[in-house]
Amino acid sequence: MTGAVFLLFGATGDLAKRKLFPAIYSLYREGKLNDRFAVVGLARRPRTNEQFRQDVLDSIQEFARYKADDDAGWASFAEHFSYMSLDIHDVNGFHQLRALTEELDRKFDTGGNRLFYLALAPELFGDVSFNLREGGLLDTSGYHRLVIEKPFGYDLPSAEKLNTQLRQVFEEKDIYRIDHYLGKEMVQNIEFVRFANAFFEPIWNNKYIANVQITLSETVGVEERGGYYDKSGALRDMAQNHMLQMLTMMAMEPPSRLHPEDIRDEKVKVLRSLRPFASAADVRANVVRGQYAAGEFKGKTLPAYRAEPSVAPESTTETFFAARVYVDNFRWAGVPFYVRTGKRLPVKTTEIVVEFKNVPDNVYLSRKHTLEPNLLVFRINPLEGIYMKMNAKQPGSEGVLVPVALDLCQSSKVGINTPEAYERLLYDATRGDSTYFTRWDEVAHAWQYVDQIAAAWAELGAEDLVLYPAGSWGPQRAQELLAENGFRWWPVNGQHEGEVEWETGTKAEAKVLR
Ligand SMILES: NC(=O)C1=CN([C@@H]2O[C@H](COP(=O)(O)OP(=O)(O)OC[C@H]3O[C@@H](n4cnc5c(N)ncnc54)[C@H](OP(=O)(O)O)[C@@H]3O)[C@@H](O)[C@H]2O)C=CC1
Ligand SMILES: O=C1O[C@H](COP(=O)(O)O)[C@@H](O)[C@H](O)[C@H]1O
Repeated sequence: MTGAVFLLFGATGDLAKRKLFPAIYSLYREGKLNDRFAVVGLARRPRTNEQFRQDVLDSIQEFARYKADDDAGWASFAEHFSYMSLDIHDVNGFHQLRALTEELDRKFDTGGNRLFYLALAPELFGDVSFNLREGGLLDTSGYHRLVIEKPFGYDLPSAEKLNTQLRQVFEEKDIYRIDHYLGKEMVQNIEFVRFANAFFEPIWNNKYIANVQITLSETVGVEERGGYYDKSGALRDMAQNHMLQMLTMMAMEPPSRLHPEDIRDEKVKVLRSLRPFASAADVRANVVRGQYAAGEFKGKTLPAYRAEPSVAPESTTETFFAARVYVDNFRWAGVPFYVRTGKRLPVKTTEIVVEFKNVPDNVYLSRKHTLEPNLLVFRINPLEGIYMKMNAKQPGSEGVLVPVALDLCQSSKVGINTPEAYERLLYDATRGDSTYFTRWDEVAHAWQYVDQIAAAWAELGAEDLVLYPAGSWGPQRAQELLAENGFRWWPVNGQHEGEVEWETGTKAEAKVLR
């Protein structure tokens, strides 16, 4: 890695504490960050360097994969961290920041490279960018990269406005828009599994695939983020970004080169092929929105969304979103992609299920048996791995056909050393690899799609908003979306039952699960 000074705006905030400090430490421990780096923590509240280093240590001990258990090792890492109190509206402060950065540049030989990480409310992104330029922070010969957090706007017009502000200071190639799902191991693995296996690519189309199901379910409610979430809702918080990104990874054409721009070009083509909604009635027929009411889960009473802190008592914000989405291109014509996400659902999981079409039903086996469809499942979170469900003869029996599972559970192999999404993304940003960051046209097309739904909801009022008990799988209508096409949601989070599991390992053996 070439050296760099990381200027971390929002260094006293939640994201820095839970994700960014641990990620920097893991990269350091794994040798992906050499000694040519410095981190400047920036926020308004006063902290001395010592207090800041203690904050970093506390965060690492609580959240990082590696613990700081060696005093000498810790001291040499901590020496790279400084803190400066700065209000992003104070341009004079940026002049002081320039002086501090130049000093660190010399001390740690970082070659004038600067990575500006904005762990701040998005309303501040534009002002920070202008002040970085005014303060002379961009007047070096090294690279100047801007890493920004979601949400990137509230709708297409606000995203365009924000983008225009950023582009007055930074070139598109230097803007790294984070979608932390793109940093997840198994999301990155989608293209490897698809494009490196001869037996998948030929059948990855509407001739063989019946439907694709993407689930991002959470057990948590809105916690202390009610103020933000009530203005956002599941559509803007999860669907516009994480969900559509995963859909593009599943649906994109193989890029001609493994170059970031080629991959992102292919993803944009998918977003451009999403079938638009014809009317509010069309949205109503294909989209489900729900909000959690009070409920009980595992013996615990859970409050209604409207009773959560900072949420309006009459709020109509959706905490559940499901949709039937079509990608109108040659490969995917007629194949529904079902997506769902929600808070206060029964399990925390992210999974993508590909359901294949059955063999013709007039052949011997399917006439004699009820065939379960083949499934390919990408387990993204919390289990990581690939799961395949197929049909085979039950060992030893007399011609009994049973569904069997091939479970390649990566989390049990890699264990706690799976690099966190933020580690990968931060590492990529230092290397100048933007593959797993979202380019502006991806963001714009995603907003365009989502804005149609938001507009229809505004037109419909709250008439299609369904309350669901906290701890349930959301509105019944989300089941009907699939039933209308003769499908059902497959169980997620390793809850496939009644199958024979073929364990992987040196000796493959079959066992009946129940
Ligand atoms: N937390 C998370 O898990 C996730 C967060 N994000 C995004 O990351 C960003 C940060 O989130 P999060 O850390 O949770 O937010 P917090 O509210 O916890 O932190 C905000 C930070 O901004 C600083 N800040 C606020 N105003 C100013 C100002 N005028 N000048 C300088 N610093 C300022 C605060 O410090 P001080 O008050 O001392 O100035 C604080 O360090 C947001 O865009 C959020 O949407 C995205 C995904 C997940
Ligand atoms: O971006 C967000 O993601 C989290 C879920 O992330 P995960 O990695 O834990 O699956 C979600 O809770 C939050 O509302 C949203 O802003």
